[in-house]
Amino acid sequence: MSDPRPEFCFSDSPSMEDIRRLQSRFAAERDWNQFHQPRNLLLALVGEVGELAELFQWRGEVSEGLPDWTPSQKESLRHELSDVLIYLLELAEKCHVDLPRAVLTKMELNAKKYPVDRVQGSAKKYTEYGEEEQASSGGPQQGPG
Ligand SMILES: Nc1ccn([C@H]2C[C@H](O)[C@@H](COP(=O)(O)OP(=O)(O)OP(=O)(O)O)O2)c(=O)n1
Repeated sequence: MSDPRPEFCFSDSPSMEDIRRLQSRFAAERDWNQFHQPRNLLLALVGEVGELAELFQWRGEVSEGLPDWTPSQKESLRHELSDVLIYLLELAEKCHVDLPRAVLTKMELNAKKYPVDRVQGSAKKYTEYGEEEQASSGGPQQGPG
């Protein structure tokens, strides 16, 4: 049975679950679940990431807030970011991944991997920290030969 709640009854900040539910209903109402299998959703997601990348293509670095972009370019950005999130949420659903919960778990792992006092102000990948400490402590170093 379809969800009895009206389609757009959210405050200014819909949750991930609200968006997932709307997209689920969008697909079901159109009999599109036959097309929305995980691999197809992944390809759709990648396509939308491509469209997002196209907006930034050849522009060089862009300042936070996109001060030089026109209103129409900013609207396109909102659309493409939304398409990416919509397909991502549906892909997670079709893979039976509880994405909000998985995200929190992953962020906990990230925080352990990158402790504040160890990585402060550095953008290095975590795999590089061990090498640096070994080098500064005179421990084993990799080199040619
Ligand atoms: N089979 C489909 C087709 C569309 N959508 C939804 C999810 C996306 O948010 C959006 C994607 O629509 P389009 O494929 O028309 O892509 P764009 O909106 O990016 O249009 P364009 O490619 O013209 O920029 O619509 C969907 O769920 N399933």
